This record gives sequence, C-alpha cells and structure tokens, in this order.
Amino acid sequence: MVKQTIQIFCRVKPTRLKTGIYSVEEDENTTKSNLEFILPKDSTEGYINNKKESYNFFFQRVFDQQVKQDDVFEHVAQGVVDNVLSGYNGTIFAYGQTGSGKTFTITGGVEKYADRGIIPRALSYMFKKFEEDKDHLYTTEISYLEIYNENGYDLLDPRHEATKLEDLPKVALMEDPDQNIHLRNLSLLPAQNEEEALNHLFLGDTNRMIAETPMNQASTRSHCIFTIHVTSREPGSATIKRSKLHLVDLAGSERVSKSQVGGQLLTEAKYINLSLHFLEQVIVALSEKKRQHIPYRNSMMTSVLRDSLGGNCMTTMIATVAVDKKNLDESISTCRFAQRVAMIKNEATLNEELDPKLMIIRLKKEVQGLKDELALVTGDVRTDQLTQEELERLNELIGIYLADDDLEATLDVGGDTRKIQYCYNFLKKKIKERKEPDEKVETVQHVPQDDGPTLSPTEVQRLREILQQRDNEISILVTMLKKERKRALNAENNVVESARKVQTLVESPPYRKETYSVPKPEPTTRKSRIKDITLLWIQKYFKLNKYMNEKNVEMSAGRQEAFELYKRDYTESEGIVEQKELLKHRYEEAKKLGQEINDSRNENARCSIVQHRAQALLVNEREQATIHAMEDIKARYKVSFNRLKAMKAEIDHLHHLLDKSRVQMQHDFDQWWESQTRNGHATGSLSPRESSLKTGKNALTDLRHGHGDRYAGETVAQRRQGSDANYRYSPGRPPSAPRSEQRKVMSGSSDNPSRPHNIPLTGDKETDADIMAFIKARETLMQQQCKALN
Ligand SMILES: Nc1ncnc2c1ncn2[C@@H]1O[C@H](COP(=O)(O)OP(=O)(O)OP(=O)(O)O)[C@@H](O)[C@H]1O
Repeated sequence: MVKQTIQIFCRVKPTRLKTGIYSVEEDENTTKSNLEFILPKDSTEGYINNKKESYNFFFQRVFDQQVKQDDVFEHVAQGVVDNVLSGYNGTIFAYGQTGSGKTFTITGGVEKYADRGIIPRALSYMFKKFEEDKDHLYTTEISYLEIYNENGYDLLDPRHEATKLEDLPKVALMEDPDQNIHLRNLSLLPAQNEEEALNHLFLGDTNRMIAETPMNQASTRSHCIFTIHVTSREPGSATIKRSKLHLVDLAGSERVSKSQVGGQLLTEAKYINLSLHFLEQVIVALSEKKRQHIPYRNSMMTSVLRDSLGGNCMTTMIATVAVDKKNLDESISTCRFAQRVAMIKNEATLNEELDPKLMIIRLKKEVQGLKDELALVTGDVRTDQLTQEELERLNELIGIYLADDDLEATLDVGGDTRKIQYCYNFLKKKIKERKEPDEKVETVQHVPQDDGPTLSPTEVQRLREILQQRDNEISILVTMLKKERKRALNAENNVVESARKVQTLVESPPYRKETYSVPKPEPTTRKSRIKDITLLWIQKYFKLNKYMNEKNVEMSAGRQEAFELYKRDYTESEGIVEQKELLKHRYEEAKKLGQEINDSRNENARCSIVQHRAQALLVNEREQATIHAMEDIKARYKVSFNRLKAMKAEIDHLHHLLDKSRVQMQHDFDQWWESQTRNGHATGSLSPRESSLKTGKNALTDLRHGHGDRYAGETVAQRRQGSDANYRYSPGRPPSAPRSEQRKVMSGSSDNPSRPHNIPLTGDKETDADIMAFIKARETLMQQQCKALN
C-alpha cells in the first residue's frame, strides 16, 4: 500500500500582456515551487485598507508560460503512468477557469502535433513500455465519459449519430452492495496498439465537438473523463493486475456569483456549476480529517472519481491559471482550491487478483500432467474399466484373503480406487449371499468352495460394523467422484462458452456494453482487426460529413453563400494552411521511407540466400562482405520502420486536427452568423427555424458560460480565443470574421445602413441588388412626394 497526498502542479497560460503581477520561485529547501501573486493596493479604495498585497501558493512545480507540453508530460504524467503499469490506479485532473488551458493540457492544442497533450502522450508512452516489457502480457481498454448537467454520456459509441449531446447514449451510475460504482452503458473499447487507442480518442473528441452547439457549449460546462484500463499478467500465472488511469478535464471553475445574472438564468447557471460545488464540498470534507461522512454521492462526477479522491488511487491535480489582471481573482481562487486538495491523503493498493478461469485451466493442466506422469511410471494407460487380466488377478487375491484364517490378514490391491471399489463390491455381494441362503450362491472362479470358519456372534457383529464403515466410505467416495465429474463438465462448458464469446466478439463491432472487465478474448486476427478499425473510421467520417452536410442543407441561400466564403477564408488561415503543408510534407516523407523499407526488404531477401550458404560454411570473402552488408540493411530497416511508425501516428494526429478544425469552423460560423443576425448586420433571409432559434439563444449561450456581464456582448469563441496568445483574429472583430465581409460581398446592410430591417433578401447577389435599388428608388420617390405635399 502506498500512502500519498494528492500531488499538485500549476500551469500558467501564456499571455501577450506584460502583467508583472506574479512571480515563480523554486524553494530549494522543500524542492517545491512558489507562485506569488502581487496585487498593489488600489488608491481609489482609500489609503487605509487592509487588502492583502501578496498571495503565496506552493506547488510540486509551477510550469511558467514558456513550458512546453513534453515537459509537462514528463513531470506530471510519466510517473503516474509508470505506477498504473505496476498495477496502481492513477488520476490526473485539470482544474481552472474557462479558457485557462485545461483541455490544452489534458488533450492538446489543435494547431500543432507538438501541442498534443497528456492523453495521446500517455498512450504512446504506455504502448512503448508494453513493447519493451517482455515479462508481462498487457491488455488495454478505453472508455470516454462526458458529464453534463449531472447526466453521463458515452463518447465512444460509434452506433449513434450524434448531432447534439442528448443523442449520445446515456450512462447510468450504479452502486453494488459493496458500494463499488459501476457505469452502465459506458463502452469499453479494446485497444491492441497505440493506433487503435488514438482512434478511440479521436472518435470521442469528434463526438464531443459534434455534440456541442452554440446553444450548448458543453466543453466549457462539462466534465470529460478519459479512462485507460490496463490488465497485466505474467505468462502462465493466474495472478492478474488491473489498474485504471483517469485523465480528467473538468468544467470551467469560475464562480456563479461573479456572473451577476438573475432569475431563471441564475438558477440554470447554478445548476451547471453544482457539480464543481459538490467537488469542493468533498475536498473540504476530506481535508478536515475528523469528518466521518464524505458527500461523494451528491454528484455524478464525485461518485465516479470517488477512488481518486481519498481512496485507492495515486492522484495528481494540475491547476491552470491565467495571469492577466481581469482573471486574477479566479486564479487566486483556483490556487486556494489546489492548496486544500494537497491536504488529501490517498491510500493506493496494488490491484492484484486471481483469475478463476486461468486457475481452472492451470489445475486441469496439472491433473493431466500428473496422469501422464503416472502412466509413465506404471507403464500403462488408465481407463475407467478394469481389464480382464486385472479382474482375474483381483479375484485371485480376494480368494487368498478369504481363505486365510488369520484375522489380521490384509488384502492389498494398491492405491487404485477402481480395484478397491471392486473388492468392496465383491465382499458386499458375498455377505448378502450369506444372509439369503436360499438363493443360488454365485461362486467366483478362483475362490475355493469353502463356507469359511464359523464365526462367533461378536465377530459377526464386528465384521458387520466394518462393512457398514466401508459402505459409508464408498458412498463418500462416490459422491466425491460425482462432484469431480460435474466440475470437469462445467469447466468444459466454460471453455466452450468462452470460445463462443470470442467468436461473437470477432464477428461484432469492437465495442461492448459492460462496465466490468471480462477476460479479454484471444487476439483477433489482424485482418478482422483492420476491418473493425476501418469500419470505425468510415463511420466517423460518414458521421462528420453527414453532420456538415446536414448543417449546410439547413442553411438559407444567403447563409450558405456566407458559409462558403467563410470556409474559404478559414481554410486559408495560417494554422490550417500550415497543418496542410505539414501533412503534405509528412506524406512525402512517409512515401520515401516506405520505398526505403521496401528496398531494404528486397535487399535482405537477396542476402539471406548468402546467409544460408554461410550457415553451411560455404562462404567466400565476397559473400562474407554481403553478410555484413545485410546486418547494416537490417539495422537501417529497423530504424526506417520505427520512423515510419512514428510518422504514421503523426499523420493520423494531423488528420484529426484538420477534422477538429472543420467542426470548429462550423461552430465559429454559426456563432458569427448568429451575432450578425442579432445585430441586424447580415442580410440573408432567415428560415423560420433559424428565426425561432435566434430568439433568446445568445443570452442563454452567455449564461451557460457563467460569465454574465463580465463578457457581455462577446461570443464564446471571442472570449476563449481573444485571450489566447496564439489567436489569429484581433479582438473586437467577430470570431474568424471572413475577409469576405470586408470585401462587402455579402450584400446588405453594411453597404446600405438605411435598409429597413424587415425587408427579406434572397441571398442572391444580383436579385438583392435589384431589391435594394427598388427600395432606394421608392424611398427617394416618397421623400420627393412628401416635399411636394409640404
Ligand atoms: N499553455 C498553452 N500554450 C498555448 N496555448 C494555450 C495554452 N493554454 C491554453 N492555450 C490556448 O488557450 C485556448 C483556451 O484553452 P483551453 O480550451 O484549453 O481552455 P479550457 O480551460 O479547457 O477552457 P474550457 O473550460 O472552456 O474548456 C485554446 O485556444 C488553447 O489552445
């Protein structure tokens, strides 16, 4: 058992502003880092005020603005992953206000491969370790849960076409009599290698993005728990270790009170923030050591993370903070929360258990081994029936035994239960015959025709007792035999059942609706795995395309045109162009590497003929040189192969980033369009559905982010990206506002501010220009008429 307090780290989000309101120092005595916030007194509040000027917080380490993702992984996650591989549970969770970099730290950024976060790096590290560790067999399964408004959603179900969060399968929380938590309906997908595991992550991320709409910016308001379930055992051993690694991206932590909203909106905002409030309650209760009751059950998130908080788990927290002035209050509050978390002590135990199925298989093997050994020693193979030869020999022995007058005489037939059984049966029969003298006495071939000595009644009584005792022994033996046979039959059935399960798994898609782990099926064939994965990808792309198409079909003609221009500008944006360039570059590199590998393989095949000759000692000097060359080729082949493997992971990741950008673009456009129509700037006529959606939508969106007037008038993307150092659009302009707007291609009010708002336009440039010309002409005419009347 390992007793350990929760480890806390802090990460400062990069900012372009020179803040000067914080400093980071290493404390050499404690090897901890000190984060200090400096708040100069505000003279507007009067010279005499007791406000603190400096706030100090200690962390295991503070990652300042310039620290990169690989450093964060190495210091925060690597140790946790190592412990998970040794059989301990681990959790890493990110906590901080909206936009402070939680998702960036846990999942990664969308711009560069180097920005990938803890999850993809942990997967990569794990599978590398599996390959290196030849002493254990590992199996991995992945689950991805999203908790929004106290409801759990399965992000890894490829069968559901989600276009909103509610479309995803709901996950139910169950508790067994031992108070263990089970999540019903949460998919556990097996991952045989890094590629498969990353595909699961991408599938979950895509679902997460698609399910998010401008109405419901779930990512900010939901908690996401990505779990890697690892099972390991030594070959031939019945002991298995099961451990879990939870990687948690919590919802934005900003206080509801700050949003300064009221009425129904406040109630909703409070509801959204409730689970974080309960998390805080659990943390407070755990840090107050005398508290008996810890209110885990109050929310789904604390129930799921029960073990991670004060239980059987090694837990690490990353507090993410933004250090610009307007976010200082929230940053201090995040650090205070972290200090309380650091007081919680967990007791992690090694999760070892005996696998009953493996145990049976092992025992069966042992029995078979013993049988074989016995056969080897005795020189014969045992069956259930005694042979004729054995029967004759037994009859002979019984005859001698019965003929012996000595009461101490023994009948020794060895340890074979079949022979002992035969003797008992024989004697029983004999005694019965004595009791029924009328019946015909059956004689045994070699038993002398002798009535035997006349026995005294006491002697008879003693013999009867012995017989009774033997009878009892026989019936015990028979019962044991029956039980043994039944157990063997069950074990046989289990083997058949397992084989059937494996077959079903091979034939069905690679998901399963179970919360508990069942032993993993034998590895499916490579072909069927490839088929499964391809299916998953096709489903994913189909879903993505369907989502984009549906979105486009819904659009009015004007909106559609705006979207096309928006798309063009978006895809021309620096980040996406860079990603595409990089992808192209990587493809070329991969092609070259593939060619190199093929050449090495061919060369290798040619050289192996020489090697065969070498084995037969038929080599000459030239052939010797070829053999050395072959060693070189092999080494180069290995290097190229590993590089190609790494490149493939990078290419997959880049594809995923591009997918993400596509969905993000659709979201950004929707928000931008909404803000335009709300402000009466855009001119495309709205469909009835759009009009109805428009009402109250933006107010709700703002509220869902719990910012109220603090961010009043800004869209979510503005808020999130406006503070982002890498943000490529200037604040004050709509998010990703298309250059097309500047070019005034989107006919309408920006051209003609006097256009009455109630005139619907078609979205067709020429027609709209005609309509506007007509309206202008009519207005001029009316003005002239008014003047004439006056
Ligand atoms: N350390 C960092 N380096 C570079 N960019 C960062 C860093 N941290 C955050 N960002 C950028 O800041 C923006 C917001 O970050 P992110 O989405 O991770 O915040 P969050 O805390 O998860 O917000 P939310 O609660 O809304 O999910 C993103 O565009 C992200 O790329």
